[in-house]
Amino acid sequence: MAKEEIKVGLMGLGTVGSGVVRLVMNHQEDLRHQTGCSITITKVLVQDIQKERPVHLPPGVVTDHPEELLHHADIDVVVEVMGGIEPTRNYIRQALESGKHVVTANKDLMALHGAELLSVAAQHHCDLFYEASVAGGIPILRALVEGFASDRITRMVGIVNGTTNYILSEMKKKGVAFADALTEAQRLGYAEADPTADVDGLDAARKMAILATLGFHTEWPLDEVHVRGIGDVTLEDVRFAAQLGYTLKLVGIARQDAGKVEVGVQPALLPNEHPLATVDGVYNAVYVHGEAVGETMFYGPGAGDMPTATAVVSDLVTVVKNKKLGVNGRSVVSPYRERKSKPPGEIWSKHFFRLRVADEAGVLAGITRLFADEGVSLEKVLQVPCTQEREAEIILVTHRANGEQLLHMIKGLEALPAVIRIQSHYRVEGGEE
Ligand SMILES: NC(=O)C1=CN([C@@H]2O[C@H](COP(=O)(O)OP(=O)(O)OC[C@H]3O[C@@H](n4cnc5c(N)ncnc54)[C@H](OP(=O)(O)O)[C@@H]3O)[C@@H](O)[C@H]2O)C=CC1
Ligand SMILES: N[C@@H](CC=O)C(=O)O
Repeated sequence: MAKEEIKVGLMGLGTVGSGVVRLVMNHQEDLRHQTGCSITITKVLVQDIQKERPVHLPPGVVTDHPEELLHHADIDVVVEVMGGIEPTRNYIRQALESGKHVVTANKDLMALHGAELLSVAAQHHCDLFYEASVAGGIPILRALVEGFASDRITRMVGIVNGTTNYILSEMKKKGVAFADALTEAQRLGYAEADPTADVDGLDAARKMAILATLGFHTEWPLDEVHVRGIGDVTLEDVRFAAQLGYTLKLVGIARQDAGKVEVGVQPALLPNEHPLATVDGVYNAVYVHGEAVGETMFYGPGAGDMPTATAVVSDLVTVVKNKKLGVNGRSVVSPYRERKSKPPGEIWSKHFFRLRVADEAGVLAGITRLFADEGVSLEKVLQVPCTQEREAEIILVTHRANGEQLLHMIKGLEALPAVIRIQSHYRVEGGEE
């Protein structure tokens, strides 16, 4: 039996916080065997102490006074699952400065202020772990930092937002409208407090900034991640993509070629046979390619109370093990590679266009000529009539083109009199390297 007790101050008792309480209670015996310590949640910080909670805690544990955790000399570890930037950043700094280890699920904070907080942690010989911040229950950060320590990662392609993946899966499989699918994702506890962060791709961008920083050993700031969300994705886009053998997903892409890196998040078409195309619902997956290891893939639930709590409590276990070994604060490898972004002319991919055109002779010929003049050949072309009289839809997929060619193609299409409008445009990922 363990003699030692680890006291935890928990900040936040919402979706993830309640999961953490349940997991620590239900797995107490296993946690004790693995760490040699009992783990007690001593204080829990919330905003509203009157609120009904789904977990039971002894009287006096729940508080709305942060100093009861931060200035409580007995608390060894602060687990932050309240979210947001401030006052959270300030609380975490105070915790680290007073020698408390910190575990957080907060990608907003780590993507923006990770370098600063990790440096405060190192100065005070404290651990600061954030496994739950990327892809919920998938231990992807540990895999990058430890599992691939010997390799050089060249590519990470991921479905890293459960809410948008749930929405797009419901649209494709059941024809559910965007807004209804989002409401259900919120009810299930997948969405952020402000779900526009999910829908607009910002949540995924934060996770890609964290993955790129760890995977490429390069400080990758959030504002260097190109972001496009799924707000303008329509059921028609999803259906036309399916007709051509593709699945539309919000995809994060981080690639490194000859020392130059691109990191972005966008709705993209994946061939149906691509391993990421079958990742549905709240599930996330991260494909990682390493120079030596080749292709690997990590799959699991990307959001929700218990999956996320698993990552949080596993970090807590590592903190306790490090404490026993006396090595807290020593495991962080600071980014050591210079940051070099790829210019648009070096970013290559295939592209999907959905065009509303005048239904008249020679339209298709004019469009194909435009692509040929740009040196881009077409892989698939589909023409479908539409309800609007004398109009049609042309859907096409190009072979690989670079970012400069893409801009020229878009300008050229906009200038063609027979093209009424570009209904949608998406990158096509995979299938051709
Ligand atoms: N939900 C998920 O699936 C995942 C979430 N995350 C991250 O985990 C964190 C928590 O998410 P989630 O559990 O969904 O969020 P919730 O909104 O469900 O819970 C937030 C909790 O924090 C408390 N809180 C918020 N602000 C303050 C404050 N200023 N002072 C004191 N308490 C505060 C709230 O108190 P009260 O209850 O009184 O309002 C609530 O208990 C976020 O950083 C999120 O990005 C990461 C991976 C997955
Ligand atoms: N809102 C996020 C929660 C996990 O990070 C998501 O939907 O993935």
